[in-house]
Amino acid sequence: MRFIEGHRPSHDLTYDDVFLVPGRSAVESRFGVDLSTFDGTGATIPVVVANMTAVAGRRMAETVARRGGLVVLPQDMAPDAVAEIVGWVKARHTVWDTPLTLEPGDSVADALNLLHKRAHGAVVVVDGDGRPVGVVDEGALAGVDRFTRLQDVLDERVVTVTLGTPSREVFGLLHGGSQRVALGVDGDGVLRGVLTELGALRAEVYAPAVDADGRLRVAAAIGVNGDVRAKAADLLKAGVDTLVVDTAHGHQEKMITALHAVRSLEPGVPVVAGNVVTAEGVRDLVEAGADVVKVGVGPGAMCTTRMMTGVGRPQFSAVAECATQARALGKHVWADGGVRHPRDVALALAAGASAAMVGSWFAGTYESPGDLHRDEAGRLYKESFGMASKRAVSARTRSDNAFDRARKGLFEEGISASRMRLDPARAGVEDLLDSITAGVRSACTYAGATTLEEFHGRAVLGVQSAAGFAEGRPLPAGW
Ligand SMILES: NC(=O)C1=CN([C@@H]2O[C@H](COP(=O)(O)OP(=O)(O)OC[C@H]3O[C@@H](n4cnc5c(N)ncnc54)[C@H](OP(=O)(O)O)[C@@H]3O)[C@@H](O)[C@H]2O)C=CC1
Ligand SMILES: Nc1nc2c(ncn2[C@@H]2O[C@H](COP(=O)(O)O)[C@@H](O)[C@H]2O)c(=O)[nH]1
Ligand SMILES: [K+]
Repeated sequence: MRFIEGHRPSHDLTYDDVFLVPGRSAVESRFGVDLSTFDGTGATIPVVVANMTAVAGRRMAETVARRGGLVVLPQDMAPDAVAEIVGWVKARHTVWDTPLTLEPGDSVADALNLLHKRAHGAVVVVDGDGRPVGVVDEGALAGVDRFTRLQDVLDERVVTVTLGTPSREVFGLLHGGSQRVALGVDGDGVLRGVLTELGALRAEVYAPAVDADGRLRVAAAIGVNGDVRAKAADLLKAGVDTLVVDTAHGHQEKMITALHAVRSLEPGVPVVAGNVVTAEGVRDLVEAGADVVKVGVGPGAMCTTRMMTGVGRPQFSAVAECATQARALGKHVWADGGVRHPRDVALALAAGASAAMVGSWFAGTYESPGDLHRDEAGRLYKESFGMASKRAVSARTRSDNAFDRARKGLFEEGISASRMRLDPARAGVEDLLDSITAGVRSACTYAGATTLEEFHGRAVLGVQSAAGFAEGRPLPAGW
């Protein structure tokens, strides 16, 4: 990465401060770009979902891994819950989405409660043996009494195929037809998965992030308090594919001790640690055993650290400096926090990160763990909250005595309740992944790069004013 002539910045920059300059390119198609990461995590797209309770759960983990990204389960989950989720994710099909199922005697209300759990938008009605008898979607349920049984409203004209059917063929079966999903069944006719037309297309465009046994990958986080070695051992036993050691101030002795404890287990999976924003921080964490260093103090959407403390660093410069140091040591960085547009991911990669970590943006999707709400105007939203907010700290310290809890509660560095709206045009996390990967693929071709390493090598940046940034925004309503 380099800056264009005359643009060497005299102060630290954030994503909005910079732009990418197009360069001569021999890349003929955006599909000629390989988005695989190079940091040992096995992700085939450079997107990691942040270890936030409002963002990362089992449905998020399954859905994002199927598209090649990695989800980090939060440190506040009980170890047995993590183990259960890891096992569950690894038992998911790598092409077919997990169906929502009910039985013919269940009610329309039951189906309405389930529908928004997954973006595919269909509930499959199955018999007692798990064989499909019909499908209901939102359209079929609209205006129907909530106590009506599903057997009276289901659509029996299902598209049923065997699980081995090529995705392209499934796409063809659904295209132009009236059915929302194809049902994938095993040799006994038992329902194993569903695929929409868009899902079938995505299955051809993305490659799932899979472990050596071909199962979906999933990561999990631990903090720096308590018996770090035992906690890490539990996660490794549960089968996590990447271990993240996470605390607000990653450049502290406690983190270094924690990393030594994790290393002593010879984990055999990449170890990620953070957060830091300086080259010295990277050096110390790499020396203590980190393979990937998480970069970002204060850019997060739920984060009040900079307002509370004045501490932090504009994220683009933090990532650029830390990535340069990590690369010199043969290691990597994840750019954590502050991603609001696909361009931010492209800029983090140009700065040298191997992946960008996204939290709050993904809280506003069907796949995040929170309940779906409607605001006064009828728009769908979910609640998000920071991991250093009163809400998260009070949950984390549940088992402490009242005095210690109250004492911890004084240090609030995050928002407890924020509304993340579901964009009606992009309400599923895969819709957001589509737009991020489209943006990054395109950015690579503007730079003449076919891999993320080439992109970092060839990227040319400039510094812009606030007016420069504003000029780049679309104006949907004219001026
Ligand atoms: N990237 C970012 O900008 C930030 C991220 N977060 C996220 O919030 C979550 C909770 O993290 P965290 O608050 O570290 O909680 P943890 O439960 O991990 O505890 C952090 C430990 O470090 C000690 N500590 C020392 N200095 C600090 C400091 N300046 N800030 C916080 N702890 C400090 C704390 O002791 P004691 O409580 O006695 O002081 C505590 O023992 C993590 O997921 C983290 O990533 C939080 C803030 C900033
Ligand atoms: N200072 C705080 N930082 C937080 C908190 N909760 C999460 N985070 C950090 O934000 C990123 C995600 O950023 P986003 O812009 O995509 O939401 C996450 O990975 C943490 O590093 C918090 O309460 N305080
Ligand atoms: K912030």
